[in-house]
Amino acid sequence: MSIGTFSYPLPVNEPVLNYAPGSKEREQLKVTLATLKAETLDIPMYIGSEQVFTKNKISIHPPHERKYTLGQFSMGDKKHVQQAIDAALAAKEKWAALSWESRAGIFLKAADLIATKYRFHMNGTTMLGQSKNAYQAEIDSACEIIDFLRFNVHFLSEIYKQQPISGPGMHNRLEYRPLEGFVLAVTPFNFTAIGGNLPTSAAMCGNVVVWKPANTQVYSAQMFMRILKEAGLPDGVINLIYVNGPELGEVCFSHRDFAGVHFTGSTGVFNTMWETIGKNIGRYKSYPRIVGETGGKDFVIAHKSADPAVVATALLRGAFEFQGQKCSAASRAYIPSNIAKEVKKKLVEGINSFKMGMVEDFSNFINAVIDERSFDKIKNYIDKAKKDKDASILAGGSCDKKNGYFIQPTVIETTNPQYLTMCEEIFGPVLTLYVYPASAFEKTLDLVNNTSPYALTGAIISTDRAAVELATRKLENAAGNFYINDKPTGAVVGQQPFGGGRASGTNDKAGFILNLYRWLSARTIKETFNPPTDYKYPFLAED
Ligand SMILES: NC(=O)c1ccc[n+]([C@@H]2O[C@H](COP(=O)([O-])OP(=O)(O)OC[C@H]3O[C@@H](n4cnc5c(N)ncnc54)[C@H](O)[C@@H]3O)[C@@H](O)[C@H]2O)c1
Ligand SMILES: N[C@@H](CCC=O)C(=O)O
Repeated sequence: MSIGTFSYPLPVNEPVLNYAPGSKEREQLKVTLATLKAETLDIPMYIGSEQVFTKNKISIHPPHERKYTLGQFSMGDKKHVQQAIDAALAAKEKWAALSWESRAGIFLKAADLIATKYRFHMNGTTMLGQSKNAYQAEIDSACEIIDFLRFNVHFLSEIYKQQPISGPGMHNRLEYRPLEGFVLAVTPFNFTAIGGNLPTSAAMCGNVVVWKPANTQVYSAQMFMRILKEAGLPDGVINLIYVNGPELGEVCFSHRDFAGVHFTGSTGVFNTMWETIGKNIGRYKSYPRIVGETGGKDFVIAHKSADPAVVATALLRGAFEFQGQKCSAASRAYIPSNIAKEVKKKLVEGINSFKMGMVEDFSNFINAVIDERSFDKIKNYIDKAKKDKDASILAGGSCDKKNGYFIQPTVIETTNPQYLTMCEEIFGPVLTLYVYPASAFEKTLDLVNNTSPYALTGAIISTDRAAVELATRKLENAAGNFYINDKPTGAVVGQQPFGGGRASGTNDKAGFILNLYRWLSARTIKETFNPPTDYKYPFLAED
């Protein structure tokens, strides 16, 4: 029981360490990488108070060093999904009854543990398991996850403060209950922070959670889970399991206590989930909350007034950081004819200067893509572009999976604005560029708006204020995150709430106050102090 109203002020974003040569953090991270590589982990699922091992072991290899083994994890099946749901429901009552300050304290402590004791372990497991360079790991598995935890505590405390007014003789209040049942969190491979945020944002609101990360993110996910336990998260509040998607769906989406899904991943998987939930709608106790942030085909459009150096830099960073495996990555560029030659030259120079290789070598800007399936898919798009008449390779184009899944950052130039790689999400280091007549800016904005089903991120690069305004207006629904004179990636918690519409998701803005409302179910309570004792209104009295 609380005996005070406690305050959780707006935090400041966790400072990003730069890992420059000679810095203390660079040295500490290198030591941690070596330590992690020296041990071979046997990773369990975390169900209730149990660490569950199975005979079905999956080995973990760094995507950039296929032959190396970091450890193995125990793959579960439908039985483990059911056990995780049972453990969650068993923990529910106590967790929901725990005071807000105690719940908040657990997540704030986890944030502090990551900022200090475990920063290099979070970054190291992300670098080795997902092939991120030190800087990309730092902004994800340290800073963004810390920010998610601290900002969500602040946002939730702001929600709890929102109360209705009370007329004379009564008091009205609003309780923000957790959902009735359990929440399922299904998370993608590409951001350790998303893996951390999806289960904790729901749990913070008093919910209990079954969390299934992508198999290719288990190495960093288990690190985060261990930190949550050390921070004092009670058993059963978040249950971490590794099972295949359809088996997970079969058990969770037919369960009467299924209360909601917090998903980030591809549009196809989300559509399948939505369809299954729709078919089963009569089975549930309540209407489930369905929250999903999904794919993107993110654009950069330059205006004829743009500085070619600004355009090329936005593309080099926006399209190729973390091998283009960000839902926000620039993957289609519309360049006006007057600056096209200069932009292309700078793009080619930039790509030729990129170093690609292992994450342990800090001079590598580019590392490997996540796995063989992804490598093959991306390579197919590049191979096709090499053959197609309306496409050509402007830069990059080579792929090699002998030692690791390396795809050279590639720019495809097309004369067809509806070319395949202008429309479909590739999720790799491939940018497609289309040169438009500099005089046809407004018409090209329509093209940008209508070319892909997605609406996640996009950018306008221009020094002409009227052009910026026109693009902002005409592309109003083409992106949930719209950038002016910047790359379309790198949203920061608390600064650029993130998410998109159309086929890119429900746009519930992860890491922002809007998202937290989805994990709460309000109850209005009215108390009358002097209840009436006669049903008759005064006007019924005779004159
Ligand atoms: N919009 C965003 O905020 C955002 C952020 C990150 C990634 N993404 C998107 O995620 C995708 C890349 O990540 P990914 O390859 O891990 O995505 P994915 O859709 O393949 O997998 C996401 C999660 O869903 C699980 N899954 C797969 N099939 C399932 C099924 N039938 N039922 C239940 N779960 C299932 C996976 O195991 C994984 O845990 C891209 O499309 C990217 O745009 C979007
Ligand atoms: N929020 C991240 C993208 C997350 C998806 O992969 C960004 O803004 O770049």
